[in-house]
Amino acid sequence: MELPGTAIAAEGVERRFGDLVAVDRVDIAVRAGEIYGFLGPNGAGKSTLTRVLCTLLRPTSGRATVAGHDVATEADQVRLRVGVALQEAALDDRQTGAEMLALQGRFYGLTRAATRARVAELTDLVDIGSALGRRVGTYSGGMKRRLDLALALVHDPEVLFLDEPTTGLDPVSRSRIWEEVRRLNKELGMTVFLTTQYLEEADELSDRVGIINRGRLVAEGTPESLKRAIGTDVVVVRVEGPVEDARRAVRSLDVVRRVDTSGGTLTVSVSDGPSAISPMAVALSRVPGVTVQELSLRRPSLEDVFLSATGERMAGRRLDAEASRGAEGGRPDTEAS
Ligand SMILES: Nc1ncnc2c1ncn2[C@@H]1O[C@H](COP(=O)(O)OP(=O)(O)OP(=O)(O)O)[C@@H](O)[C@H]1O
Repeated sequence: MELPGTAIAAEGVERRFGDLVAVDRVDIAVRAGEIYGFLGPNGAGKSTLTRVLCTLLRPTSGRATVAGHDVATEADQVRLRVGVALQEAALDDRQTGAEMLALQGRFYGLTRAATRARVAELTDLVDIGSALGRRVGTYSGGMKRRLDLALALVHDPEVLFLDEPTTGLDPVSRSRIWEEVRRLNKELGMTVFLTTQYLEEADELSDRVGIINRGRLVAEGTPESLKRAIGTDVVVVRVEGPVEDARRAVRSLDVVRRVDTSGGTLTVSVSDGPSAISPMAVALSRVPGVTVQELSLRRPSLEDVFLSATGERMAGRRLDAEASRGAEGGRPDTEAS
């Protein structure tokens, strides 16, 4: 049951599309004032759960309350209290940012004066100031996201839903959005429910993370506690040859807590990395046909948490990889602002 101070409570929420179970009996409780990162690969069910919580989709079964109201039976009450910035922002390229904000204010029943005052506040909160008088069609990808964020905030919501707010943005625009989200949370105490495919984003922003895979919540906790549960250190070994034999050899060592394999890569959880490396190298050198291509030590990441919870990798959604490839979509902010 919902506890006082709970901003979002999902109990056994399921959403099907025909035979496909997009969200499979998910339980989540988000405290007021918390940033909850909802992390998962493509098609895991993040957007679907977000839409259920924002009243845009009805759950097939289960129950959810947001800001104290039931999403199915009190949808109007929920809508007044939530701000929503979805992946496909419904922005009109022919209007100016200021016009869109004014329209949104009227939509929520604010007077002209109240809307003006609110827009002035928002331009402090969300960095869109100088672009407001220009048509949205001239905005960069990052500016559009920030305008969409401002639109979601016009009615001063208690809970903000952000669905993949930085997907496709360049690193500079991404870190600006991160700053905005932190500021909204810290200065206004706003609860934020944020979906992301980026491990670093979830790690960076969230007080707690829920990891979803194929509709099911597979892990939940603070980023630190999730990583700690994996082991103190992670040794990544890339091998050529019979991977299963390599895995067995590594697994037999006392220092090793867990081994996950993906292709020719072994991800090995150990309690003490530096002292595990040389026994591991020796053990692998004795396995016929196995050659070690690379052996490195690192701290556990949410990727390791995902791998350990699902047996699969998150399939390459890493910001550093995207940055080096050049992020797709949206012109750099500097061109437009
Ligand atoms: N309206 C719909 N009709 C049928 N299937 C749908 C619909 N919306 C989503 N799905 C399916 O439900 C599953 C979950 O999709 P969802 O969009 O929630 O995933 P996601 O985690 O948000 O993925 P992404 O990161 O790609 O946005 C997918 O298999 C998707 O194809």
